Amino acid sequence: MTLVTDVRLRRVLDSRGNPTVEADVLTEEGGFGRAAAPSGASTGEYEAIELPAAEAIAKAREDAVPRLVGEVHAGNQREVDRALHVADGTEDFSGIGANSAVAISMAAAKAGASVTGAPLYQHLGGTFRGNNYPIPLGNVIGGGEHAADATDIQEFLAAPVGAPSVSEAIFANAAVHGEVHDILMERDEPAGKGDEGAWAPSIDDEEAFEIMDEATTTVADEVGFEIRFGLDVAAAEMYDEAEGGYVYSDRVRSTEEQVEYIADLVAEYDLKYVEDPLDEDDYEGFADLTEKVGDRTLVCGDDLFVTNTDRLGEGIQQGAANSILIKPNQIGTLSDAFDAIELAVENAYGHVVSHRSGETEDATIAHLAVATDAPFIKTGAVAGERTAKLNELIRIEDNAV
Ligand SMILES: C=C(OP(=O)(O)O)C(=O)O
Ligand SMILES: [Mg+2]
Repeated sequence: MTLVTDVRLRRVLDSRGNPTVEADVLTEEGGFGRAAAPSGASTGEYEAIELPAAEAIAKAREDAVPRLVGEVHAGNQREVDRALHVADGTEDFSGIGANSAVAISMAAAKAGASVTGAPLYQHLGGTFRGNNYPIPLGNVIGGGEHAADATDIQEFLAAPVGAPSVSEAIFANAAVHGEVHDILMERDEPAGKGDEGAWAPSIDDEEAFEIMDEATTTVADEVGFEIRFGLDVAAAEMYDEAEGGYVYSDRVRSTEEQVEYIADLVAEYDLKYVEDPLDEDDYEGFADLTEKVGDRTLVCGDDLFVTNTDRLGEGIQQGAANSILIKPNQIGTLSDAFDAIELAVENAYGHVVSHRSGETEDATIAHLAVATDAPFIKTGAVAGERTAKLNELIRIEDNAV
């Protein structure tokens, strides 16, 4: 146990060029941890509240820092996170901002680890962690809220399920990203990149499926292991009740049609993973789809569950989805994220640890994934703020952290 002696907060840049909160936690025995909050663009309605960075910092300095310094121990994550909740005093972290909370929570974990000398994933997960690695889901074509004038579906994700190691999986995803570029060039479809480093061409979803199929098959043949692909539909962003359902560029799909459409895509492309295929309020639609395809693919709730145990509990009761996306900033602390993971694991739901579209060099989620034996991590394929996490996974595998 190491007493917190100082908490420093500052504004730093995220990958979109927006200000975000960075926290330093210092402790007795020279402990030190630094972490920064990520930020979403296609945020779920039920997420904890992110305040403007300057406001979050001011509120946390006033209300949280006095409850932490000289009061809590960085090695005791639940004590730290309880103090953050008490300081905040709301249900959704709108008091001090989930961005201040998550930065402090993660920085405290790193400070606690630094005193013991254990790598963060062991500090969080125990000494027996570090033998299993998540399969990285690599965003290689993207649109939705992450890029203008691109696909309706937000993310097309390479899934190197047959990779013998996490580093080979990571390099395979980068190769798929490169192959997609080559195919786009052949098709005379110039493309910039979206917020997460995925290609964002002006093509329709149908063409993106063709390209993903070709790119993953080509790279799988080259590397000699199976590479499938999956989607983050981010359907809550498409759903418009007044329009009668899910608004695509070329048509509107009713809920029944959306379930059929996604089930057909799973069958046609043997999709490994489908995130947020339905609106964030539609547990029933999620349950219908899970009933249809849940034995073949991961149906994952992101905006549906927002890393929240109450919402996950409801999903478990209704059979909605069979996996949960874990984004610590959606719920505000590492303890809350762990609670969601534990509830998922107890109920045979998979968990997928995830970045946000706005990111920093912070690599905490790589450790969180290894610490909790996550079967998957979603953290992009290229771009510095994405490779920060991917390269950290390579280092963890190489015993170099
Ligand atoms: C990473 C995602 O995007 P954002 O951070 O914009 O919510 C997502 O929707 O899964
Ligand atoms: Mg999502």
